[in-house]
Amino acid sequence: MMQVLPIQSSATTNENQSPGRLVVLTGPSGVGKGTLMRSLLQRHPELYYSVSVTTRSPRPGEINGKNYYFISRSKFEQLVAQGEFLEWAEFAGNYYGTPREAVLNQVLSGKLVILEIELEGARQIRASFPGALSIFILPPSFEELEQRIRGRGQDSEEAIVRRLRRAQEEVKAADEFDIKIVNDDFETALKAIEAALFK
Ligand SMILES: Nc1nc2c(ncn2[C@@H]2O[C@H](COP(=O)(O)OP(=O)(O)O)[C@@H](O)[C@H]2O)c(=O)[nH]1
Ligand SMILES: Nc1ncnc2c1ncn2[C@@H]1O[C@H](COP(=O)(O)OP(=O)(O)O)[C@@H](O)[C@H]1O
Repeated sequence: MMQVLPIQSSATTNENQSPGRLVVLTGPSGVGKGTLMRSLLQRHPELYYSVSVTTRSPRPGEINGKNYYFISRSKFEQLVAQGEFLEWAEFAGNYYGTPREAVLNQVLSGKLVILEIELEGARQIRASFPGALSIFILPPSFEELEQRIRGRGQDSEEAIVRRLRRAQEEVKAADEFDIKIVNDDFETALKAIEAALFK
């Protein structure tokens, strides 16, 4: 069952609007999260996708403010100190964080909000928002995962090795999540996400 985000303090509850929902989607790098999210947003433009902040360098074709907000480490640390993130984590040598205010505003205005984030951040969200729906995307195999990361052709060898090592650890955490979906056949995985979101 989809649960309602438990933001119930009198300071934040807006009684005239239906409560929104928070969904956290995670899984190892290269499993297809970004591709699944893009298709999901094309098919359901009413969803709110939270654009994260990162210290990673933009990949070719990535646009600041669309894929991520790309900022420096010192600026990121300043935002952490100011409490600007709903969650944040370091992944493969870079910081990533979810802007707090934008997400809370969207949830409070009744939107279905999706965070596509790594494991540590997903755990933080689950702890802060026990009513959030959590989804873990699994690869059909590690061989296939490696092929996808390499096939994408966007990461250095060092970055690939780091991501694969990390993937071994992340996959062990899949059972912590409400729903597990194997992204083998793309359409099947997409439909499984839709079923979880819109049932
Ligand atoms: N905790 C957290 N993780 C994030 C955030 N944004 C992206 N990530 C995750 O950071 C990891 C690395 O992302 P990225 O560098 O774009 O590489 P890719 O997922 O391999 O394409 C992925 O697992 C993302 O889901 C965020 O705001 N917070
Ligand atoms: N079901 C699938 N079958 C085959 N390739 C896929 C599938 N889903 C995604 N891919 C490919 O795998 C690569 C990694 O996907 P991406 O969305 O960048 O992963 P992530 O965001 O999880 O790091 C991309 O080249 C993408 O086209």
